[in-house]
Amino acid sequence: MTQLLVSVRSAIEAEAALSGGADWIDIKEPTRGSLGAAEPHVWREIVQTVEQRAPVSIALGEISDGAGAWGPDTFRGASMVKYGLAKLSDCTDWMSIASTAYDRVPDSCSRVAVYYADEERARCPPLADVVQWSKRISASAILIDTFVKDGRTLFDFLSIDQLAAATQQIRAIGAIAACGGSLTKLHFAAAIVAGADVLAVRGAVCNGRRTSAIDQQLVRQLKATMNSFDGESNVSQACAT
Ligand SMILES: O=C[C@H](O)COP(=O)(O)O
Repeated sequence: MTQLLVSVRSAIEAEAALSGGADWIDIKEPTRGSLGAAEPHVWREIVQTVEQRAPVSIALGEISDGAGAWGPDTFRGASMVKYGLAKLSDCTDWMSIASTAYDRVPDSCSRVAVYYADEERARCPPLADVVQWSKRISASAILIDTFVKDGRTLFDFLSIDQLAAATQQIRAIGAIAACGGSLTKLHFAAAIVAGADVLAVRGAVCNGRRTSAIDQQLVRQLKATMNSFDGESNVSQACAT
């Protein structure tokens, strides 16, 4: 069954996302980019609010921007962490650099590797290389997202078939395939049929822009849409319309 991940920037938003039915809480500061890192005190507040009702992932920003001043304790209560690989495509040694960045995170947090579908804009490594490298860091999931949040969606960069091939590559190494990138309920059927295990959203559940507050009702509606596509026949029907 596909799961819904909601990216939040505060404890209040985390509560709204959980009340709306989010399966995963992802901590991210949307004004700082696609994988913008929030402040560690925000991580702590959110982890305390979630109280293990859902797994919590933390976005750590782009590896190319350098690491924050995080101690091992900072990550307490987080299940997963993810770094972005933007601006590393020209760097021949990017796999070692990226692995070293993840080494600074305690082993208690599993690793999420991230591939940006708007690869040229992100100047990130290609998917096949990201999948290959993700084995080196024992990533439990690979997120396919967009780097530039300018209204273009994941499907402006990948067709359903390309996304299906990508999720297949990810699943072939035993990792979870998570998909984001300005997805709305209009994209859910396509993403599910393409094999996404997790759908990651923020903009679609905000009242207005991506930096506005999360609306519990919008989360609830999105979750209901996702559940309605749970049966395979519903998905095929939705894709045909
Ligand atoms: O982790 C996924 C992103 O937070 C998705 O955000 P977005 O729906 O605004 O593109």
